[in-house]
Amino acid sequence: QTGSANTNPSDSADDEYITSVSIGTPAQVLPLDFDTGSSDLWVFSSETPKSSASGHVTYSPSKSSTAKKLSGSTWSIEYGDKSSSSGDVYTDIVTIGGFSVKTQAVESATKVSTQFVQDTVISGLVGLGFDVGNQVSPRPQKTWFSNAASSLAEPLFTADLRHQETGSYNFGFIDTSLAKGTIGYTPADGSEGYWGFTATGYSVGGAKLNRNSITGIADTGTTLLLLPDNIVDAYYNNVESAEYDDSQEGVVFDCSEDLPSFSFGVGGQTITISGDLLNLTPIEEGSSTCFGGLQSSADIGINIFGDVALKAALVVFDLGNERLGWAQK
Ligand SMILES: CN(C)c1ccc(C(=O)NN)cc1
Repeated sequence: QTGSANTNPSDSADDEYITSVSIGTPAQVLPLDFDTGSSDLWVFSSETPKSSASGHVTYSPSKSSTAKKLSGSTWSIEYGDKSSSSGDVYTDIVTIGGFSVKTQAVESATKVSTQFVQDTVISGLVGLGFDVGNQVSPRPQKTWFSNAASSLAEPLFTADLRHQETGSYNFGFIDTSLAKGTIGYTPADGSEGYWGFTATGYSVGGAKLNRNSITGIADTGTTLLLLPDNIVDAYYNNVESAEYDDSQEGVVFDCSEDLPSFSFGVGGQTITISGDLLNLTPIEEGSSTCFGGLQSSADIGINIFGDVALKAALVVFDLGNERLGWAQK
């Protein structure tokens, strides 16, 4: 068995990717943010304060004949950007891309932080990280993918995120036609709950690869490519107008600049992110100052290959072989 779901950028900056998910009987369809950097499936619901839920599609367990309260279970989660949510837990049928998991833990939010309240284009997250990262207490729950894996043709999924275009999450199969290059594999470390891996080096503007181990995570739920300062500086030294903007908390530059590409080595392949993909968006509507897709990871303590990097590749999240596959798109 397999599943295939389309995913769409949430806005002109490709800030997030939205995928429709069907929950309960009759189906309640919610727009959710698939997140390989976390391991909880949680939703805005009938239990979310009305003031917080305003503008969001919500899940009502009381309207689903297949919903069951997971009595005594609660959850609470905080993300890298200090956003957070918490609540209680139901189980229900969750269908993604035509594949159904019958008894999926659906974490219902009774509290959500302002970042989520304001982000009305999504109604929650689908964690696609490792089960060890699940935040349900007293008994941690499995992710949708973990529950699905044993029934899928292959225990893997792929992410094909695109700039201002419809992309896909495929479950149980690899559509190699989505990629231009060969898929190179590298071991994945799921011990922290993330999809951790080590890139072998980087280069700017098509120069030869600087051999340089870069350990980080493949995170569909993070917009940017976040790397060490030495690499960020090496890149922006090639961008005449680049400067750090305190108010924007990142490097900005003239939108008219012709940005160099950025490449990283992984699994014996080289993934090249075009300069265009590295110019994320004007800092404000109509501004001629643009915000960089490559920013520093120094304050985070972990390197994150977020959507800016993932957009350049077809990425295989191979649970069965505990490995990540990368192919140039
Ligand atoms: C506020 N929102 C929509 C978030 C979504 C995802 C994340 C995240 O760190 N995922 N790995 C943080 C915040």
